[in-house]
Amino acid sequence: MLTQSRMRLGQIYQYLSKSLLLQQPCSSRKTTIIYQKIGTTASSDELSTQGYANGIDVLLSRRANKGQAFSMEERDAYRVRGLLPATFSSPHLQVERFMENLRRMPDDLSRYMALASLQDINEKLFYRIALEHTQEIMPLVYTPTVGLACQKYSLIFAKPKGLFISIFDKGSIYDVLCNWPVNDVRAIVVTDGERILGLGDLGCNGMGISVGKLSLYTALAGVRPEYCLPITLDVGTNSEVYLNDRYYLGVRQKRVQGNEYDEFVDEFMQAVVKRFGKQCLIQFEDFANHNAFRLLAKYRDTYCTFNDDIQGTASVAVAGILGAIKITGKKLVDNRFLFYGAGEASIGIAELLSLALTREGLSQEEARKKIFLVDSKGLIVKNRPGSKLNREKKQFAHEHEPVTKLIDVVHTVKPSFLIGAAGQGAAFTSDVLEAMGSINKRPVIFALSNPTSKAECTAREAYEATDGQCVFASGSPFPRFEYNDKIFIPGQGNNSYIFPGVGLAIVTFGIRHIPDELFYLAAKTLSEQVTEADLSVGLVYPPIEKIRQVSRKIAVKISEYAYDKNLATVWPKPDNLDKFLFEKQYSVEYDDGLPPRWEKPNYST
Ligand SMILES: NC(=O)C1=CN([C@@H]2O[C@H](COP(=O)(O)OP(=O)(O)OC[C@H]3O[C@@H](n4cnc5c(N)ncnc54)[C@H](OP(=O)(O)O)[C@@H]3O)[C@@H](O)[C@H]2O)C=CC1
Ligand SMILES: CC(=O)C(=O)O
Ligand SMILES: [Mg+2]
Repeated sequence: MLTQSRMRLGQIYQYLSKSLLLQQPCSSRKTTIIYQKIGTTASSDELSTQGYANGIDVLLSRRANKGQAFSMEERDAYRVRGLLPATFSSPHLQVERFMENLRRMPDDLSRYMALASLQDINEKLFYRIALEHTQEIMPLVYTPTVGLACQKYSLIFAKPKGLFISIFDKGSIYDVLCNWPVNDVRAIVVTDGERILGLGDLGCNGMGISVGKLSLYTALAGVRPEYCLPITLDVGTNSEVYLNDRYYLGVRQKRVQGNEYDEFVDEFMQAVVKRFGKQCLIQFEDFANHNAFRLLAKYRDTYCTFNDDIQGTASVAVAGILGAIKITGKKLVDNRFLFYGAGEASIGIAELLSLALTREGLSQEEARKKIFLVDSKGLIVKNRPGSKLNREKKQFAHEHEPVTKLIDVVHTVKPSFLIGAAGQGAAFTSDVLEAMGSINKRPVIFALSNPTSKAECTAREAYEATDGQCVFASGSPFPRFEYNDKIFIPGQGNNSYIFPGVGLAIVTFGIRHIPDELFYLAAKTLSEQVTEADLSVGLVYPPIEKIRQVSRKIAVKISEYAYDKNLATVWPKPDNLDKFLFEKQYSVEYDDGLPPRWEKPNYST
């Protein structure tokens, strides 16, 4: 028994030692000095049990700390005896204790802060809680609470969880990346904070989004947290609120744009490859429209990158559409789709939906005829006076008279799907929803804008206005709803059903390039996970509790495709991809055992 536990800890010890050995200094003199410093002082938070001067370092390491779950033998081995209260707590009890405390807190921002702090203190416990209570924890670490946390970031900032690369670091971005103490980084989520959810320009406060998204990589798909690096590119902010806020933590100037911005992002992309290698995934998140499409087009063929707001959202929405038609009973090609909003999310969905329609036998032209978009100036039509359409919108411009008001567009287009992603809260007013109900026996309403305050309508509003007939999903979660003695469970149409599984496949198999087909496959795979029981309560996505298995299914599908197209770099190809992924997924079980050659310390000497 003791031998077994020693062997297990021996493995952990070797793993942790290896992660320390991996910490090679970067080439520049500046960073070498920094690394020497880290080696003697500050590395304990990130790294291993090796080299701890004393037990307190073990407790201060979020990766090694188990809190009350250290066995008495381990407390001796790591010299933490006496640094903790005497009683041992099982992980199960630790979870219960934390949840009880969390539920007593006065509001969700306090809960967000408590969870953020737990993530810094005991990472395994944080992810165990996220895994065992996903439905309760997700709205706290992700939308909607993360939106509020970003808005209040300057007040609640306690400890860095990622890298802030500011415009003042231009010319030295590689050096800044070298300050991150882990070499084997495989997934970066980067934002420049200009379009955080539907809340607009939050400047460097957008870091909360990069952190939240990567927490979901681990919680929802089991990507190892040490592979993940949240980054904010701080080029300033155009928000007067933050420019005038004395607590604001970011660069206090208007956003840098044009050539200087482009050179900065270029340098960032190149520095990531130099520091972490070509296969390091770079997920673009919450960039503003004018940069998002441009940067995706610029980098998609040369880097391992995707834009989550365009491509991840497209995938989850198409999955929802494929789920919804199982309820309405209409073939995909027999629908008309109206998008409220014509930005990253809507255009991304419209493009992937066109692909899905062509797979059902339509030509591209026929497919686009079924798709209508509304932007801030009304229905997108050819020759609309007073506005020039960009390339993305042009593909979906119809030969039609201009129509400006949404209700008139609904009456004109007569859509079976109404999909909102404009970041304009409460835009689906009761007349719009009732019109959808009178045009269709089973209308489909997706209110995808985040956070909840920006949702186009609530679940209750949609069900009530359509007499319980609509199929509903939303970007931020709504509670289950009882209407006419029937229970409805609104699905969460959020890209969080997609990017964790996609990320798991990419980091596990070293997939070096991410084509659109991959997001189509993810959409199909996700929609296939929906059961008859789910559909019977109106769910067009599998319940969130199943997300970890769902993410692995998505990852398997994607990796099959990647091996087929020679995009994977892990060879030989594993015989059983699912088993391989399962074995690579992060475990929330504490590492167990004692250091090799451990002998009980003699406290008398
Ligand atoms: N559920 C999910 O997974 C996701 C949800 N989202 C949400 O979608 C929303 C939009 O994001 P995104 O597409 O990236 O943002 P963009 O800024 O790229 O697009 C916003 C679009 O909304 C249009 N719009 C603005 N005001 C109005 C109005 N009054 N009437 C009609 N259209 C209007 C804009 O019009 P114009 O082009 O004329 O400026 C633009 O086309 C956000 O709230 C975001 O949180 C985004 C990604 C994922
Ligand atoms: C979900 C998401 O990516 C967004 O609202 O931007
Ligand atoms: Mg986003």
